[in-house]
Amino acid sequence: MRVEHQVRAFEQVLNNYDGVLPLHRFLFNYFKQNKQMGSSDRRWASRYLYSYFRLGKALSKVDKLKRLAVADFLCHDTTSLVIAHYLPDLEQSVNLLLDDKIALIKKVYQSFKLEEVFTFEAELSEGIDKEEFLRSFFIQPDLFIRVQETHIQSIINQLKANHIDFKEVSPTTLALPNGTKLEQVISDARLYQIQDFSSQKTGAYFEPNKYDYWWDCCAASGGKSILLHSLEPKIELLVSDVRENSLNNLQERFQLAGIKKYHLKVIDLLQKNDQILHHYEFDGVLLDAPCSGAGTWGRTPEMLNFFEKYKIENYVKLQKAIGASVIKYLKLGKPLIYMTCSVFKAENEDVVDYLIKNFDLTVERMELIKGYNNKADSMFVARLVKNKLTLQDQA
Ligand SMILES: C[S@@+](CC[C@H](N)C(=O)[O-])C[C@H]1O[C@@H](n2cnc3c(N)ncnc32)[C@H](O)[C@@H]1O
Repeated sequence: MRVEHQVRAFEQVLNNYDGVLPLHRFLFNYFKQNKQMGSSDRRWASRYLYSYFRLGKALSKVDKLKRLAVADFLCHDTTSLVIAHYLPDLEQSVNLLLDDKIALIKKVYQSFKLEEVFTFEAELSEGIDKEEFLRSFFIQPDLFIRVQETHIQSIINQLKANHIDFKEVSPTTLALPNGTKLEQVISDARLYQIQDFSSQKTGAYFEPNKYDYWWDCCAASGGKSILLHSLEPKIELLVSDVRENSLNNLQERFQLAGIKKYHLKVIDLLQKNDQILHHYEFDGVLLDAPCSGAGTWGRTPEMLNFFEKYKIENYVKLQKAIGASVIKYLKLGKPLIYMTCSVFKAENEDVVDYLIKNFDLTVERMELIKGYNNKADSMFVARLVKNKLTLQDQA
């Protein structure tokens, strides 16, 4: 195949992409409508598009195809026609370590700045190693599965039998190469849950008790509820979301996970919901808030190019309003678990600060769970407890 052919396909797809749909959904639709692209064309166009977006705003004044070659060189340890054509002197170095490759690129392009890959550095939550975080954009995150300890050996045996690479990253978590087709390898879909490693770690903040009644108020397809249930199967659950179709997906996943004791409602937390919820009092609320998703941009690098800073403030307004509307349904002394998959302080620590200043809540603990050293997403989690009445309050 000639480089011109690959480049034409890349440019065609790039010119048609406006950032509205996530890139993987756009590519799926695009390839369906452009059946003349064979499997090799599709594979190369996907690789180039993802590489290209991983460069973020770095080298923005350089010619598009030269940028593509730099990006593809940094993202992969195998060469490509684009690397061979536009960076011939570096082709032999494609399998060096990332730091060495960055140093080589800096020699060719003195204007290359890692800080320009992700241009929102000033917005980051505390404790993030900026250099490590920026470098992580050139590395594709892994696919993680959560498995009960009793089933892990059987899963490992099936992976080995199918020659699938995997890593045991905790007694209940396996990391696999992204794109692994698990449904073709593991015979029983009930034995595992696909869930990012950092997302799994938020479970350490839930601490449910037997016979508790919890509310997952932004449940989507139920990832956090299923995690909660795995920690304490003897709980009752209310699951709700503003999007009805995401709850359909949840019902299927609950069935596979064997979760039967739950109630499901479509609730918009920006509306008054007293009519629906007036008699509810929960032992815990999971608030996995709508957010920028900046902790997951390693999986959606197109966001490095299409996200705009003003959008953070829109999410913050939503997060504060949703937080404010759920607290009254929490029992005294019980936790609100506030979570985001954002790395922005405004959506994390600042929202927690707002909630404790305006409502009777105390922060028990909070953490930015850093995924960049584990080829995982980054998440924020805080356990906020509704204060009990003091004797003075009661008098
Ligand atoms: C980060 S996702 C939740 C992910 C889910 N908890 C999981 O573990 O898979 C945030 C969810 O908040 C929901 N949401 C956004 N605005 C809302 C609103 N006004 N009321 C209720 N839910 C809302 C979205 O539909 C989305 O499903």
